[in-house]
Amino acid sequence: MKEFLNFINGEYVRGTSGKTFDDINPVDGSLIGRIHEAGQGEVNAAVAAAQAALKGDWGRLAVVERCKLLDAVAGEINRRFDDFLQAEIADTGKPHHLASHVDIPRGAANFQIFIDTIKSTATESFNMRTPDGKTALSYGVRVPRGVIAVVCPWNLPLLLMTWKVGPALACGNTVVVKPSEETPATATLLGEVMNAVGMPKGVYNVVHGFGPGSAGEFLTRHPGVNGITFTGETRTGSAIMKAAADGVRPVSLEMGGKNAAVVFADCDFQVAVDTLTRSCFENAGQVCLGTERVYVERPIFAKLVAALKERAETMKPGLPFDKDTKIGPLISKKHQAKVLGLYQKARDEGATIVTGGGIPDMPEALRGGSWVQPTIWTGLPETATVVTEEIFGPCCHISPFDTEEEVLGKVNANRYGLATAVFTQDIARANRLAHQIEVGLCWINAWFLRDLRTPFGGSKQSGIGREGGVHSLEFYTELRNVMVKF
Ligand SMILES: O=C(O)C(=O)/C=C/C=C/O
Repeated sequence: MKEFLNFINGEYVRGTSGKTFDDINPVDGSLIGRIHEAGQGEVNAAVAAAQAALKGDWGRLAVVERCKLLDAVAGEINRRFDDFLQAEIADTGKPHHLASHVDIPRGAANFQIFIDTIKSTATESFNMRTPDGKTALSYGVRVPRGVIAVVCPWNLPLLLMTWKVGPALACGNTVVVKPSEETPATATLLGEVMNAVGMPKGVYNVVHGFGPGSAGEFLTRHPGVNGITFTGETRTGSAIMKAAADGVRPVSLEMGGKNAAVVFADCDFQVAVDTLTRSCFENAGQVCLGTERVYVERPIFAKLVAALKERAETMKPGLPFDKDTKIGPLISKKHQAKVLGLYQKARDEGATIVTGGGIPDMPEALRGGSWVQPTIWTGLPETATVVTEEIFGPCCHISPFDTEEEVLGKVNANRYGLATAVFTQDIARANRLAHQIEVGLCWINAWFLRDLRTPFGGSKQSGIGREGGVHSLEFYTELRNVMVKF
């Protein structure tokens, strides 16, 4: 039986409460191991260790020394690639090709990009004449914010955790990570990497548990935490903002979405179908950037529905390491029930079910998994539940549009504003739309193509702040202005 312990001050520790909870494999519902729940005491110890590290060796390291350590972390993740791969796939059930091409490589890349950024980003300086006819020089100094609470989700566990830990450490902070209760494995394993490369104790800490009344709340409310970065549901993000208000701590929130795709008749049809197949169904639809609303210019509406139906029906569910597997399960029985409930809601509200809508027929050994069918609906009004609410499953509603103004109004009429994908070969039109769609990220003839130097984050109820490249420095450092009088 595997055990997932908390990682505090360089050591793996159980919770004093002795409470544990199950880590379940979503492919077949089997028990992977027990997760040791951190109580208030463990969270206090983790924050204290992080504070001590700031004042200790870590806090005294020059940037170039910090970056050498982080480069060693990236190297060790790559050296233990298969260990991270096995751990991530066991926790999530995601297909091997996805974990091996996206999740784990980004685990290392998320350190590399911020090593490059922190070493190459200058701060500003100004020279001024002073009233006495002399001069003064002002210059900016970036200092670490301190102890950063990292609350990360279950859909891309290693990727989204290191997307925050990478810049946090590159900027000289220390972290306490609260992984999702669904996916403890890779955050726990990263502790071994930190020790292996000689990272000072207390720089990287992991506490396991849930949200309210558990480690998540204890951590985000802890007065020793100087900033909170969160990826996950908007409702949880709002609760974290409330917790951060006590003690006036900044937050960086990347949250839910109800992302649209806009497909014009002049698009490269194959590019649109290939890309939409990924944006609607990749990771079983469990990607915050994923497409759940597809608007298609009327002349190609029927053709696109048919093409996406065909692609959805080729997405074979199965074992993660089976090379024919094209789609995995949802993360848990609880999430499966939520998604199936919304599938039923679509039926109740009169959707035309183009494909899917239920549970795939799985081999006996996998019947205990959290499987749902890739699903496509048409025929619903914009006010329908599955057209307005985030589902976070392998599904989308497709509807026709006739004018640019009409589709722009529909795309923007949603409380979320994370990502959009626009397919057209009229680049003037694509840019015109991209400037009017109220989201943080607009892909044109692409999706989830990532340049890690760019600003990443959501508008409206999809988030606050931007992380990526130099933009992460705004959250993970404080800029101090120094003026020298000559
Ligand atoms: O690609 C990234 O850096 C990122 O943050 C992806 C987020 C996906 C959320 O589901």
